[in-house]
Amino acid sequence: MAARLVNGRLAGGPIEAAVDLPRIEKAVREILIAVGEDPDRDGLALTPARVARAYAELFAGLRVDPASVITTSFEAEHDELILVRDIEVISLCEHHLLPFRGSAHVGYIPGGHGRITGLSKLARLVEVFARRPQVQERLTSQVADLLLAQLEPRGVIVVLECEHMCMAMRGIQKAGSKTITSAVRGIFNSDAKSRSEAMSLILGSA
Ligand SMILES: Nc1nc2c(ncn2[C@@H]2O[C@H](COP(=O)(O)OP(=O)(O)OP(=O)(O)O)[C@@H](O)[C@H]2O)c(=O)[nH]1
Ligand SMILES: [Zn+2]
Repeated sequence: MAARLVNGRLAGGPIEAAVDLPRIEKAVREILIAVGEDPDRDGLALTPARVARAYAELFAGLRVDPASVITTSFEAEHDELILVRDIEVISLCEHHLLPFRGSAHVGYIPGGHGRITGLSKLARLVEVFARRPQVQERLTSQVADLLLAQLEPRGVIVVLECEHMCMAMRGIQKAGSKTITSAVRGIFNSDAKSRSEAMSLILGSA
């Protein structure tokens, strides 16, 4: 059975195989020493092990085959837009391993011979790709491309709006800025009217 994500944890595959826990523990201990902390003091003694378990959850998506997410699909009796808006997304940027978080909006128009899938599968797909070291652009297009390949829809549109902690907590230190990325495929590329209708629904202006 392929590994699946259940509440952020790997199921159907051994959790200890998700990441190399002892190696992360060792590395975190080294980081604590390098920043001038005492890794053996009371509050920190269990921290390397905690961080290792946290990384097992945060990167569990690396061990999941995204193609296994869409387990149910049905014959399409609907040939217009299906959109799930405001899917919570939290990922880690691959440059600083700091979180970025916000919303994903995932829509598609089923194809002539295409299939539709359960609505929750769209959110599960976002989750699998988010639980990897990411850049927002790649996360956005991975969701779009997987849906395109699996459901053969007439079009796919994915929009992410996220705030990046690496821009808020450090570096330029601009909290509150939002990065918006989109990936449009099929009819949404060729037909400006379909695209702008979907965009207005996504941005809440329709
Ligand atoms: N395109 C893109 N950039 C990202 C994402 N997450 C973080 N970044 C950016 O990645 C860049 C890495 O830039 P570098 O110059 O290599 O690293 P840095 O010196 O830490 O950069 P500063 O953040 O500007 O201090 C930064 O500009 C981040 O804002 C993302 O999802 N997509
Ligand atoms: Zn970053």
